[in-house]
Amino acid sequence: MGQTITEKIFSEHVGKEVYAGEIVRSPIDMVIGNDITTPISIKAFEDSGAEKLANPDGFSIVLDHFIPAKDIASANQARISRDFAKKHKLKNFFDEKDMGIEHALLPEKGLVVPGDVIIGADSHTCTHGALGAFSTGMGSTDLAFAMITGGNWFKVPETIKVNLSGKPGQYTTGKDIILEIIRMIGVDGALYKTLEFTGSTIPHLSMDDRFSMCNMAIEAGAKSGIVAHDEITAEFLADKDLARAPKIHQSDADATYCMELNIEVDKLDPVIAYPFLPSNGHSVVQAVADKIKVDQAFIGSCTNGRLADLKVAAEILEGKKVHEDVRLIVTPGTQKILREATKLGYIDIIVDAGGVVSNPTCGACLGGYMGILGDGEVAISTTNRNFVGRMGSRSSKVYLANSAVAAASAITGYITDPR
Ligand SMILES: CC(C)[C@H](C(=O)O)[C@@H](O)C(=O)O
Ligand code: SF4
Repeated sequence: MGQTITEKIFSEHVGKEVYAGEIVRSPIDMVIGNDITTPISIKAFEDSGAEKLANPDGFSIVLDHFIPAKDIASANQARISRDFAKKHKLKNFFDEKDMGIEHALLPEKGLVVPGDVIIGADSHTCTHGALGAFSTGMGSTDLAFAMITGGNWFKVPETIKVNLSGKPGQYTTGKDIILEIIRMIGVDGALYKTLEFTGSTIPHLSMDDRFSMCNMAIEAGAKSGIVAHDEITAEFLADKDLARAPKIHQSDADATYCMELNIEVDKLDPVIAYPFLPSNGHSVVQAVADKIKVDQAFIGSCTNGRLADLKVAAEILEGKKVHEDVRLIVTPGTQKILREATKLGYIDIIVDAGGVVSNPTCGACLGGYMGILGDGEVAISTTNRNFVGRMGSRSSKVYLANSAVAAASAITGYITDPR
């Protein structure tokens, strides 16, 4: 019987053929915690009486949400992870010296590899599926279980096949594709399912596009998102010192899917998700007609804080100025992205235009710090959630978009079509 990539990954991990719906106990290749969720996992780990991690090199802690510390509470919270990392001599502990948002940082470090089973105590752990891995978010105590045993239980998810056809137009990105999918099926349209992205569009999508798509699978309720390994994946991995040898799987032609979605990407305009749900998508053409004034433009997060995002922002901002009524905040996903963007001149262009560039952090994305919205303020943001109060005041509003839309809107002061 044909299998999906996800079924193949689990079959390989558990040593027998398994299919959607089966409950399996699988070993895990990488367990990921962050500054907010790891302290709870550490407490559960210690309360259990465990002394050693089952697989120390398969455990990463990334301090990213409130780093450098935004207040006393976050400073104290970070210390719990620092002390644990020191005590257990963790190799994969990422603090201020080598910082980045976990879902941008780990792929860059070669710590997540095609064919892996990955869990993280962060809902956007699904991002890593872009590398042809099974990757999903879990709770902190589930993480503790994996820290202690090296594995966890899973129900092998059914798969929704997303057929993407055609070459994307200029400024239509992975972000627009996933916003369109969520618009079509809703925020619970893929509950407990895998979204497998396939079709003639895939060879036109960079790894940065694929990470954005898989990142927001959770916003449709999906367990995971996945793109099969191809030449673009291989090229991304080529300069990395990989933690494991990649295992490359493709779905069989006769694999079983629970649903198929078809999107003609060549006809897709950039999509804007209006407040207060990622499923509230409208074409940018509609948004322009609606004359939506913005107070802040934010480019960053695990969805769109990668080099391609800073590049397109710099291209659009070059020789221009951010509108006098708008604040532009740009947060690179990792120090490496910041360094490359500096070398390529993107940071100078953004600062010359009047933008602020921050250190890598989750920061503004979750209304943490550095870019919190005040009462009634409106943001155009490249992040993944626009719930009530997500980026600050409960009366503020967040419109989700790609980085080209955010940069163009920063210049005009209204949601703008970069084309
Ligand atoms: C802090 C963390 C638990 C949370 C998540 O899981 O998604 C955060 O990253 C977010 O985006 O809201
Ligand atoms: S960047 Fe935003 S969405 Fe991503 S992990 Fe951080 S807070 Fe969550």
